[in-house]
Amino acid sequence: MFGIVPRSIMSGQKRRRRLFPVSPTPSVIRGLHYTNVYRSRSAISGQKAVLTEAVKAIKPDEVQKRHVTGDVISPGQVMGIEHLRDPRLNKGLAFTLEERQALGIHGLQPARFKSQEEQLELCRISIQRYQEDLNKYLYLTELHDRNEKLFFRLLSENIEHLMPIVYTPTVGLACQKFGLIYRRPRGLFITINDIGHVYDVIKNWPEPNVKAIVVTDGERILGLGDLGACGMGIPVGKLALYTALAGIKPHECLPIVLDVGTNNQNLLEDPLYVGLRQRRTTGKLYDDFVDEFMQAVVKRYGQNTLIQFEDFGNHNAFRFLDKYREEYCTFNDDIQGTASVAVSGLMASRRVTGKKLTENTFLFLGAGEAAIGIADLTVKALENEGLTEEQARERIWMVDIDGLLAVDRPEGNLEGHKKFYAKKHPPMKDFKAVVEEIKPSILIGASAAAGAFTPEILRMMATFNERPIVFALSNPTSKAECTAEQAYTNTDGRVIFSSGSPFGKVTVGEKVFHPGQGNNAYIFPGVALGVLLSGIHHISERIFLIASETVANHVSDTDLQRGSLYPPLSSIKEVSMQIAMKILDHAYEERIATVYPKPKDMRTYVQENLYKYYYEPALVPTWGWPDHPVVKTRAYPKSERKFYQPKETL
Ligand SMILES: O=C([O-])CC(=O)C(=O)O
Ligand SMILES: [Mg+2]
Repeated sequence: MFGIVPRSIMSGQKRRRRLFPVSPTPSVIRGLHYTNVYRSRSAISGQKAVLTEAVKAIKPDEVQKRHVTGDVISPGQVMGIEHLRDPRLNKGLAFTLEERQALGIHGLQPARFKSQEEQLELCRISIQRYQEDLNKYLYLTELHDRNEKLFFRLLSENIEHLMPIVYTPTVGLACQKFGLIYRRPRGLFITINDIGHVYDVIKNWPEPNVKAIVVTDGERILGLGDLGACGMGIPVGKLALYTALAGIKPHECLPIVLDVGTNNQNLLEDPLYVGLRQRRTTGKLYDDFVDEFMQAVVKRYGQNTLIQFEDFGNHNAFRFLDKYREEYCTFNDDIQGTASVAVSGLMASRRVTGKKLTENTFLFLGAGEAAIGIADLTVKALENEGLTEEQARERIWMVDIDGLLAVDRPEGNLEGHKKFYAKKHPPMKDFKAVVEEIKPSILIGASAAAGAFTPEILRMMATFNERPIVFALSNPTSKAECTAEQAYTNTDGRVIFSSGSPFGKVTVGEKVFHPGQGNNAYIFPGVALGVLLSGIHHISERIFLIASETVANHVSDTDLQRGSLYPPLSSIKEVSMQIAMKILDHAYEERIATVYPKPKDMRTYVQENLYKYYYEPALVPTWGWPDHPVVKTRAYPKSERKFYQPKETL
């Protein structure tokens, strides 16, 4: 069926606009089977005849092979200006003269040739020119849309500087301003009106080889609450880290918003809001919709597709995790990823305090996804140190919006896992009073209650403990329970602190502290990589404990001395690799891997499968190209063709 696209259909599509901003290349290939996508491309490129020719000439095996291995396929079928407009193929001024000539883009760009390194330098200069983080975010989004390899290389080589832009905290602001800054689609918006047709909507996604999905319904975006469809920024940001931190190929990643409405009155009244303008659908219809979504994903992309749930409302997050964890390849990042990174911090803290985890009293502010997730995984870690489950739970106290989780509190509200932590203790409302009463050694905030760890509470922590441990995990920065500075200054610099969003260094007296970021970004990319490469079907708690241990083992004495319980962000790529390798070992040991034969050398196996963000030579057609005869200009002088090596880093 190669090349057989009826002319009548194609010409009828001339008025069609471009449908997708992302790489058309696979669409073209899929277009052989899905003619609508093919038609839309050919219509805009105005090269339909040429495309038909080209498609005839490409050997199907070669195309399929290159696509399946995840490399950009550019066997020349995307020619001329379209080649520059395709973010996967575009190399900007890095196209060589020969490539420019053969691809029919000669003359469409200025004469200079640039190496990717030179382009990176330009990106850095450009970013530095922006004062506001949101503008930096927009610049990076535009780069992502324009030149994928350059975007990912820039991001992964400048994690410390750029992660706070494409991810927490700036991504939170981007979500809040989503209606204003929305330019081009990235990801799928599936609405409750699509019920009954979810599979068809997913089929519209132009990539045939999706392996990982991050999905949100936008009900609890970071600590910012219900942002409805504006929550799309979160799956996009998380998946950018899949690639930048764990080398998962971008075309294998799919961000999805399930738009079931929003209960955020401001958004409902905001003329700029881009989602469904209705209140959230709940109950059976909502559940049926999510069920249909899960089934449609498997039908379209197979049962090994990893589905990461992100920023759902509390109640739904737990329900869906319980409901789907044995049926699908899924995890909830806010429950399990956050738990894993927090427990990793707790494991590392043992080297500072000299105490076992069992010697601590834990107090949580918040009893939502993150807090319960951390508590549950902490119980597992305490069991590993010899306690029974019951003894472990006894050491964990929790305070939610109604006060201390106490068996007899009048409000009740002890559903789900909360009941495991409810104590036989007189009900108490006031958080400070609880701190005074319990005298915790470890205080963990996952409440989105900004400033709840008051200076007074922090000072109390410093009186009960030589080295108090305080985690202010709520995101973004504006929701943190206390700032790093407040934590250090109110404890004479004795606190062991970490936060979900990044804080800069803090100076107290002579000492400078560099607090670590206890963010699930240390966990989910590596877990996803390990799961995808081993083909594990179900993701157990053990996987997250393995991730915790791996991150904790990566913390050096220097990190601890600098005040951080986490390895530097600059080493997070190596950490992700390590997590993936540990998961692979575990998967083969436990016989839960489904990728066989077992790779001989795990590191080589992982490395061979990583996304390559260096440019590769464009493949150019060898069969001739009637509309684009190679423009044979005079050879450029050598001096013009030389690449310059930049020195600066961001
Ligand atoms: O996105 C982040 O930075 C961490 C996270 O999952 C959340 O806060 O919901
Ligand atoms: Mg989240």
